[in-house]
Amino acid sequence: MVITIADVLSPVDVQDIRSTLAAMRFEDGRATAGWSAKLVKENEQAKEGPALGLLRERVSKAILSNVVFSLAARPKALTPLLFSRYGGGQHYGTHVDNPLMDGIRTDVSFTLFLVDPDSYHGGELVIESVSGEEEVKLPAGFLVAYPSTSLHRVAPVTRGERLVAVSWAQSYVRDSARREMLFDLENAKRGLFATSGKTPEFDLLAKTSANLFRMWAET
Ligand SMILES: O=C(O)CCC(=O)C(=O)O
Ligand SMILES: [Fe+2]
Repeated sequence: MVITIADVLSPVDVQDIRSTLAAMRFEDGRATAGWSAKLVKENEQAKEGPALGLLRERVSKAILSNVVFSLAARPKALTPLLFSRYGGGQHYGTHVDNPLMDGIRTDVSFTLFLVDPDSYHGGELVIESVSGEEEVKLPAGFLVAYPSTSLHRVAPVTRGERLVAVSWAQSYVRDSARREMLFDLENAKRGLFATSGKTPEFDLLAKTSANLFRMWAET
């Protein structure tokens, strides 16, 4: 499942995070890529340091407190966020993400957009699947999450600058089809509650939703 989540960051937060990043130093992004992804990765990433640590904490907190993200990804842990920028034709060619990062299994990949789509040309995140390619380019503060099992790429940025935060979640539920079923059940349960309240049917859905999560959760 590829899911887009609106307003993970408010416009004020986005603005503030952009100003913080503008004062930080960036380095060649190849430092954090596996050997074959290195061959196609062309971007810059904010350099390690105290400012990066604080920014990571702030943005991770906003992501983890988002209800839709937590229901779609069922995150157990996040890898340290990367803040990446692409300009002047930079891109990231087709690759699959490393299965483990900092000892965290990567089940869900996600990108949080930090600048508005009309401020740069190109820079779509293209996610490949058997049914074709999906191009994603979202407003600032929006996030896209997709299974880390997918091949994907970032199209060349031919004008302006693309600025994003990127990270990975280890999920309590490693299989993306199972995560999708849990997400649908949870949404059905909440929808039923909104229209009819806590009926016996709601209770049955709540029971099945909780018990499937219990059955599949790896703690
Ligand atoms: O910038 C993005 O949207 C994704 C980048 C990416 O694929 C990666 O860092 O592995
Ligand atoms: Fe990637």
